[in-house]
Amino acid sequence: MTVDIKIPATFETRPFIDGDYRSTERGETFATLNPATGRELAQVCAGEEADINRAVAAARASFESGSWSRQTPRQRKKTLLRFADLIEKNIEELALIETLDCGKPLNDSCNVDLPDSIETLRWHAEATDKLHDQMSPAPLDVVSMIVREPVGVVGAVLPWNFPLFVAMWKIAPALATGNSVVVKPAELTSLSLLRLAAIAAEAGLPEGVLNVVPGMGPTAGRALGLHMDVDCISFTGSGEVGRYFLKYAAESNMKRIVLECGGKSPAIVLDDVDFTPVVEQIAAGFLFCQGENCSAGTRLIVSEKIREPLLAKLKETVKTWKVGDPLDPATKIGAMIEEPHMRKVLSYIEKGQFEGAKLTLGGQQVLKDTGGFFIEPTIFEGVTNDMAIAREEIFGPVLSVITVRDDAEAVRIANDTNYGLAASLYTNDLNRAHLIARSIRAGTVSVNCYSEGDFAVPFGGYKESGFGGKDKGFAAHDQYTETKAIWMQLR
Ligand SMILES: NC(=O)C1=CN([C@@H]2O[C@H](COP(=O)(O)OP(=O)(O)OC[C@H]3O[C@@H](n4cnc5c(N)ncnc54)[C@H](O)[C@@H]3O)[C@@H](O)[C@H]2O)C=CC1
Ligand code: BAL
Repeated sequence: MTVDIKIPATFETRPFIDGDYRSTERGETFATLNPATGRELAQVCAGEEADINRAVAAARASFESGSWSRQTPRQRKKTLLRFADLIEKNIEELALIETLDCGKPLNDSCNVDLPDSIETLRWHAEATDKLHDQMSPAPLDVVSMIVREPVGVVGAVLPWNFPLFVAMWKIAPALATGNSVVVKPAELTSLSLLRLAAIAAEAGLPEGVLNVVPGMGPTAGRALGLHMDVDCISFTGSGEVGRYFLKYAAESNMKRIVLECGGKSPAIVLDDVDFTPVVEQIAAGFLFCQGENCSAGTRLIVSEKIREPLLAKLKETVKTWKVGDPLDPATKIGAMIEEPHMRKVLSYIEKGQFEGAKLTLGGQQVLKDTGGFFIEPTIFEGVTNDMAIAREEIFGPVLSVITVRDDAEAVRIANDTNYGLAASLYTNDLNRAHLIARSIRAGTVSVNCYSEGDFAVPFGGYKESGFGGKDKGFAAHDQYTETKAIWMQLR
């Protein structure tokens, strides 16, 4: 798909609360920049505690009114399918906003983020009238039902790397199961979600059911986390902030917390593979979305028998990944989200060299004259798994290559991490594939591809990558529903 690029002159930046855009209580704003130029795109309204309170009150009122929560699943399905159709109708505008605010290639916004968001919404909409409640085995004079009910008011606190896409992982199942939602977008990328809220209203979502409040983490995000009338928070972002949400829950109403907190995912290459398809997948694994991807395959764990020829081929492939203007259809690597984040990635590149790893490709900021925040694809060889570049989430286009002697060492190193979000495994041997896939402690293991699976499979991590539940698939419905046992004695 290609887009007719018409940059919007203005963006709606006020919170969307109770069915319309509203001014914030204090009227403060903050700038959101285009990462590809470093220039301001808009001043966004800074929602704070008072605005979060209004949004939660609207969500609660809509939930209690039953305007959405008590609709039949089939009615909800129809509205959500209309919502998906309207997103599709506005796909070019939304993709362009996403790219301008995030710095990601327009090709990705158009062909990955937006279509996947739409399909995720359609999948959950379609699922909602096909899920049955259960009867449990019970004595003959008892009817024992297990029914699902929405949890109530859901807060979604979001990252900046896939603003719409990850939002939809949370919004779609939460709405499909009858909840009302308050979204707090990442402060770096509020624009697409603010536009989405109006599209939801146009689709017929009742007032107060979907609210979007832009703002800073320590103010708006914290207020949502500590709110006594929020029943569940679904968060994607850093482990550091994920831990705050566990504290907020403990300090308030013990709300349900679901966390997806990134990773340091291995890509294991055994000694029996065909190089050409494999290097393409490895490159995509660490370069897609500029490496600003929680499931990026950033540790290449490769058999010493094939390391040299595989790396030669990988470097050839990586060099074809054009870094540049995200609006250029040829670009595959756009801008890093903001200057501080780019500096953080560059500091890891320095640290890798200081720790003794060998920088064999890239390593530099590029395209400085654009004013944007671009880093070229970077490969380190001679990495050991105790180095910071092998242990910490860099969130940039940086690959650490670790050499191993056999399968057992590959598995040991793959699992020697605090994270456990994803892993990829490349081999032509089905036995080794099965055995190793089962040995890896990660929420998703892709074999002979780099993949997170589609919207139908659960996504979330082991260890510090995840807590409390999974996004996507039916597993996501568990996040946003309570199960109630109704034990009915017959007379
Ligand atoms: N798992 C993932 O997909 C993501 C991981 N990250 C990781 O986190 C690092 C830092 O990125 P950040 O944008 O700073 O992520 P972050 O974890 O600070 O932000 C995520 C969300 O949490 C909110 N937040 C921040 N501080 C908060 C607080 N004290 N209370 C409540 N909410 C708060 C933010 O406003 C944002 O909406 C990245 O370099 C990357 O390593 C970042 C984004 C996504
Ligand atoms: N990999 C998509 C989800 C995320 O990065 O948070």
